[in-house]
Amino acid sequence: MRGEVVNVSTALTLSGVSRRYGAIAAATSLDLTVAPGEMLTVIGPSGCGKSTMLRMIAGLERPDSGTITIAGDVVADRRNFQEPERRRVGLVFQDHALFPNLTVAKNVAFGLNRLSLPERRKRVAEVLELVRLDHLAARYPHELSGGEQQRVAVARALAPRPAVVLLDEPFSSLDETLRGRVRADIVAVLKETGTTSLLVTHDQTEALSVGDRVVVMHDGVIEQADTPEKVFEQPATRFVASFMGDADFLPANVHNALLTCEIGVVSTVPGWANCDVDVDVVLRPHEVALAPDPGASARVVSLEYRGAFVLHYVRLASGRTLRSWQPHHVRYAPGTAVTVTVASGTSPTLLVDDRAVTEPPIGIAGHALQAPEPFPIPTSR
Ligand SMILES: Nc1ncnc2c1ncn2[C@@H]1O[C@H](COP(=O)(O)OP(=O)(O)OP(=O)(O)O)[C@@H](O)[C@H]1O
Repeated sequence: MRGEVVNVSTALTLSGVSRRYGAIAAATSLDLTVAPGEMLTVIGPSGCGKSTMLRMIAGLERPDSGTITIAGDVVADRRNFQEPERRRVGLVFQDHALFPNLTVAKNVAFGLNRLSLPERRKRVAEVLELVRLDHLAARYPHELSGGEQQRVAVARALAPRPAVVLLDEPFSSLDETLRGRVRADIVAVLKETGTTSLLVTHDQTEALSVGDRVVVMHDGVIEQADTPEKVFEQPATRFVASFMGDADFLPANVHNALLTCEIGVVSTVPGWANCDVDVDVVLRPHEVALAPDPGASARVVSLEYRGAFVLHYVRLASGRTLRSWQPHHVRYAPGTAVTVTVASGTSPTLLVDDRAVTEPPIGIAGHALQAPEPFPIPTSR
């Protein structure tokens, strides 16, 4: 079914939105712009402020400062605060939160009081068809599976044609087998209807595979809001690098565009000619190659079998540890001496302090070398 897209240039905007609970800064100066039809996944450690952000968008919490705009309406700022029922926001929670004493159809009809009875019936039928539950309209929630209950919750959220749907860990109460299927069904419905949505998850794979963009939060701050590829391949901070996938960090140096660290030359860094800068290099296990070599100083210390690959922990001469993925049939026994290199084609993230840098940070760490003069300068005598 089409025609549900909200026709405004941004569906949701947060601008400098903050919220404290006493001494706890649950959300600090959040800035986020969500385009109509975009699906954002929101991820971060427990207590980082994900739910607080969702609750402020829904109107269940009031920001201390900042502005929230939904489909062109300012719903919260210094002067205004629109109540949740007046905001065009649909909510889906982990526990479905269906009314146990109402049928599926009545649960879905719940937010449609303003429609006439025939309009309400039509809309309920439409959204139930959308989530492929039209045949279960007369059932009660306890007569449904967990996945079906969650699809009802999504139908109920979509029924009033919200500008934004907020889903707070909607799949975490489902078992592993069901989870993938329900997630695929629900994501398909949200995409098909062009619904703008924010989906909170604890699952990195879910965040990367489902989101058009991924919002990574830490300590009440948005550390990065970017495409899944950028968040994984070009993390903006040390935290994002280590939270989204496995990452190890080695002290390194860029000298005249050559990145070197304890394991040798890692790569060239175009644009970093004429520099001598100390950085940390981020290395992911799939980028680290191993080759047994009795003369090498690095040693395999342990292995973890992960099914498709075997994670090798390697101690370098300095005592630092790197991790390396090896194919499932490769196992270098603990104690094996190995040469460690970086897989060709890798362009690793470089950090100065805790932030990624793409240009030489002159004046922060290290220094720019004197550039050779391109032409001899004529001297007058
Ligand atoms: N009503 C409240 N009163 C006091 N502190 C609160 C309240 N709600 C949240 N907090 C605190 O604010 C911080 C952010 O909480 P929030 O629930 O937003 O985190 P979260 O990222 O959603 O966590 P989780 O993944 O565990 O659900 C936490 O330190 C939490 O203890």
